[in-house]
Amino acid sequence: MKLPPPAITVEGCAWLGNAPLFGPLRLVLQAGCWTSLLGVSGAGKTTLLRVLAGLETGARFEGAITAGDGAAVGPRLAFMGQSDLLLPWADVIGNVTLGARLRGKRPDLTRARRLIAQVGLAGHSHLRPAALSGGQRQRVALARTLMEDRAIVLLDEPFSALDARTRAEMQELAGRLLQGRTVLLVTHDPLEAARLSHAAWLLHRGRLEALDLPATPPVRPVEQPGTLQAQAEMLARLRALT
Ligand SMILES: Nc1ncnc2c1ncn2[C@@H]1O[C@H](COP(=O)(O)OP(=O)(O)OP(=O)(O)O)[C@@H](O)[C@H]1O
Repeated sequence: MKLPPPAITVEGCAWLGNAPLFGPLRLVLQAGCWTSLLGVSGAGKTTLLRVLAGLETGARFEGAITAGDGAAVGPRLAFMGQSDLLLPWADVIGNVTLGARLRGKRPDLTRARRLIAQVGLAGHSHLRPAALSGGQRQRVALARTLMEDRAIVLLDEPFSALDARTRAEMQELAGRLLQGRTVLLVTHDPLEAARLSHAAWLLHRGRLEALDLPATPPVRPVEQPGTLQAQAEMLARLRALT
């Protein structure tokens, strides 16, 4: 039986050589909720996300990552990194179904085709990554992440290469398809955090500061006054950082 998406807690400190990067801090991802992490470039957001994913970073981490239900985190986790990590010799459908094939399972091609269509690449299934634009490649990586159907999903700037219209559409698609999962979203875009998050944090000088969000549930419409106000407040907080 599949366990419901758990709360995840990451607690500890990270150093780059002898210099502290972040911590001591405690980040709790509430079960079944989207948590966004913002902060200036170099603040340590990607490092924190990769620590959570159990991946290699340039930093030394001392601390613990725990799931609220006590079960292992790693096998329940899907990760979409800043670079798309597509296999250059595989076509779009081959990349989207990579996870199943690596596990020696027969991929669900119907579901893969549906996801490829949902990210707007229906006519591109048999193209290789080199024939795609940066934004198209990012949508393939998103489809591959959604294909994994995991309880815990870590997204590192997943929509950064997309034009404004496609970005809004992909936010809505990911928000819908990952509803009820435990998601960590690293983003530079206050509007994205305002639309998608149940909780949002600013990582600054190694500490986490809470950011305000509307009381309405995500995905919030772009044009909703509460969304725009949260966006403006987050931008002001980012601009006021010293
Ligand atoms: N592999 C690495 N080896 C050494 N230092 C690294 C490595 N990766 C990142 N760093 C350093 O760690 C610090 C935090 O980097 P990180 O990528 O976590 O920041 P970030 O907040 O995600 O930045 P950005 O918003 O630009 O992606 C930076 O000073 C960076 O230079």
